[in-house]
Amino acid sequence: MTSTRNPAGIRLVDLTLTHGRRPAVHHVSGHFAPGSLTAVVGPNGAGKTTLLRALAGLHKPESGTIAQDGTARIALLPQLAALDRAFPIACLDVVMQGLWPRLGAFRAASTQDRARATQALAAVGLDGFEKRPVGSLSAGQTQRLLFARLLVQDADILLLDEPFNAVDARTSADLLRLVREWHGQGRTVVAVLHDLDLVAREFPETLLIARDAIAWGPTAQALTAGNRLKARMMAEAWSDEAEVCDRAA
Ligand SMILES: Nc1ncnc2c1ncn2[C@@H]1O[C@H](COP(=O)(O)OP(=O)(O)OP(=O)(O)O)[C@@H](O)[C@H]1O
Repeated sequence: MTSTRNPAGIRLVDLTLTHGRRPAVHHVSGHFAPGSLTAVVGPNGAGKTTLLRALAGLHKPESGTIAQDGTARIALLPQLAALDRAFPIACLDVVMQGLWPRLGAFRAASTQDRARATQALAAVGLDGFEKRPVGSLSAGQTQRLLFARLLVQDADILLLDEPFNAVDARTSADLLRLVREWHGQGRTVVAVLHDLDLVAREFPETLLIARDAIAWGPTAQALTAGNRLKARMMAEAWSDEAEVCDRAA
């Protein structure tokens, strides 16, 4: 399920993202280097999910730019809660969704495509789950399923929104192994996380964000007590009424 990697990073220049006129991410600049493994951390409401969606091209910048270093395939793992588990769809069909961008609107899936999806299910520990309805899975199994959908996308840049949230320890360990493998293959991985111990152990780079970027660099330097305090104080100082500023004015 691997191919020659296309090392790809993403550069942010003075990026501001809003919901309406309310800022979610404020004048952030920096670089997710090709092949880097970066945690995005910060208080609730800090703009982490909004940033990830913008990196995936799903949220248009209010101002500033998001530029890839080259042409790269990007795949997003949304938060588990974003999946409609009441929708009657079988596991294999969820994984097949990951092939849609390459199949296009009109080409039907081939036997090979189905075999790839079946292999991806096996790779995340869900062999034999092809026909199981999504609604019958546990949270951990559902997250494994979403990782299988990511696997078939064979992306150069992987964006993971709280990939280990609400899943059991065994599932976390298995999925973490996959993240390490992706990093080892030279893919660029950006993950929103809340568990700072896990970040310190496993993620070489960290972006600490509280609407503004508080720190971005090697994890030990980004996650100092001083920076964490600053992020907390910024979050406490936010006004829900604040509108986006115009630095050019
Ligand atoms: N669809 C939306 N409409 C309006 N405001 C939104 C929307 N989505 C997010 N926001 C607001 O934008 C800000 C950033 O939200 P975001 O979900 O990006 O934060 P987060 O850091 O991912 O938070 P959490 O850690 O709680 O998941 C918050 O103030 C949030 O209320």
